[in-house]
Amino acid sequence: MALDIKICGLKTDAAMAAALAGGASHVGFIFFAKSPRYVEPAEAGRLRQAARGEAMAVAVTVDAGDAFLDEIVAKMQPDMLQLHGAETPERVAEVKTRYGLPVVKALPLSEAADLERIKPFIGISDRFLFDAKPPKGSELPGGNGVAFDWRILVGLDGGVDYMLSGGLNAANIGDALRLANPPGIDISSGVESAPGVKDPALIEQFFRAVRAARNTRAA
Ligand SMILES: O=C(O)c1ccccc1N[C@@H]1O[C@H](COP(=O)(O)O)[C@@H](O)[C@H]1O
Repeated sequence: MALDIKICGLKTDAAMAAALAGGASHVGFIFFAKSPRYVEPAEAGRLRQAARGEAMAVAVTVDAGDAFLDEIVAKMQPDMLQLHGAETPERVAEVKTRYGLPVVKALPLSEAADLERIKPFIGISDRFLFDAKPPKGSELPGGNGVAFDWRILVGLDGGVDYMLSGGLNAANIGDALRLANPPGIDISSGVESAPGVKDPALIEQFFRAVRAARNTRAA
């Protein structure tokens, strides 16, 4: 089974080059002002050019209004929108219709009961992104480098398309793939040397760890 891999929170040409060299299927840009990964829409539009024809460029927003989404879509020209706030199913549907782009709804999970939160979005969100709940005191809804218990995904309906995220890194990705067998994975702070500072060497190391884990499983 193919595995989608998203490197999120890109801000530099070097990080973009490392993501594409590793074989990223998706590259993400953060449009949340409080994040150390925030990038201006026009700069994301410049950076994403390198990904054209190679990887889907994803705009990550948090409860963004139409005016900001209009600006992002015009200046960055994303292939996909990730809604990482408290957007309702109605808002997700509205955003999909307004821009005609596929939408990924991010949902925070910590226990099996949280999987119920998926249901209202079925048939509306094109894909899901499952992340850990933010730690107390964090101002960020994502990008906290915190993992959840991946075992809760074992019983998930196979028809639910999702990316696993939250606290992934080269050291734990093997376990995550083995336990949850997700269709896609999404990483941000696990390939950084400091908050918001992507390290091309860590990105390369992450792809190596993914390949090693997949080769082990196939053997
Ligand atoms: O990364 C951020 O700063 C961010 C801000 C606001 C919303 C989402 C954000 N990031 C998303 O969270 C996942 C998981 O991050 P991590 O690997 O645990 O650091 C990241 O890939 C983004 O999709």
